[in-house]
Amino acid sequence: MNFIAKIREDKPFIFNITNEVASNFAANGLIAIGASPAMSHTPREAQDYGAMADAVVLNLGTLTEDRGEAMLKAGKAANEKGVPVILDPIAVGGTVFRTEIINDILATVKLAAIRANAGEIAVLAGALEKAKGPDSMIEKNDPEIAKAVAKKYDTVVISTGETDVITDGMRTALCKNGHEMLQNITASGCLLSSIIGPFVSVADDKFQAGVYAVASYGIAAELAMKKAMGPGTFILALLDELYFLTDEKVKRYKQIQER
Ligand SMILES: Nc1ncnc2c1ncn2[C@@H]1O[C@H](COP(=O)(O)OP(=O)(O)OP(=O)(O)O)[C@@H](O)[C@H]1O
Ligand SMILES: Cc1ncsc1CCO
Ligand SMILES: [Mg+2]
Repeated sequence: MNFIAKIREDKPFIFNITNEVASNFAANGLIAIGASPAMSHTPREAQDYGAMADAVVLNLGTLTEDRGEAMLKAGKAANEKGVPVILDPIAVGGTVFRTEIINDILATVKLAAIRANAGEIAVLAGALEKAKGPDSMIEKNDPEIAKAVAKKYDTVVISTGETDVITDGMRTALCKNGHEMLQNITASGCLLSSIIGPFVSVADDKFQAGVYAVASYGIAAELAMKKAMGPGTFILALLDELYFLTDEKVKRYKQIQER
């Protein structure tokens, strides 16, 4: 399927409850890929937005009582309307508050996908005790751990690192696209989580949508680094390359290994 063309045609409405670090970057990235973003974190409109969106992204960075409440409301409203929900469980295990909210979401909201770094996925699997902050605490991105989380929550898991793992528990793909400069800017994972929104909104097969989203994002980063000089120019170039991305480029440059 030509996901990029389909996103640009449909212009899916992506509702994000995300953190204040990522908010502007994620909104710009969503526009660049062809989606229509809204960011809000008040519980009073979470239900309305959750019900009307084409996809909902719940990101646990800069968590507050309000954001936590809004995420549960938006997630439940989205579930009632069949709107796909993506979770980015930033720093799960790191503090009691965020771990409790994440567990509430996992227990009450059906997720289309979980996108997190390999350390956070290991915490969800029970294989690692805690993530300290937003940065990954482990080097190895183990597909078996991601598969266990996918089965546990009956969802697609996208576990990022040098090689990304995408799995629905049955099918697994490894993606080698991307660039290490993504580690030198903040919220590169948050932007990916938001960008998964439009991909899962236009396809029934959430696994294939996840694979395509991850490859697309990694390719945009690779192309951006052909022009950027460092982290500052990379941020701008990444937005440019998301804007100029095509299905032809994704098919030409993708480094996906399905197994
Ligand atoms: N060592 C690496 N080399 C190349 N790309 C990487 C590397 N580590 C992560 N990435 C890429 O960086 C992006 C963000 O993944 P990462 O695992 O850093 O998420 P994250 O820790 O949640 O990010 P953040 O919390 O800063 O938003 C992904 O596209 C991933 O493929
Ligand atoms: C730095 C930071 N702190 C809370 S959220 C966030 C963005 C990357 O996860
Ligand atoms: Mg993260």
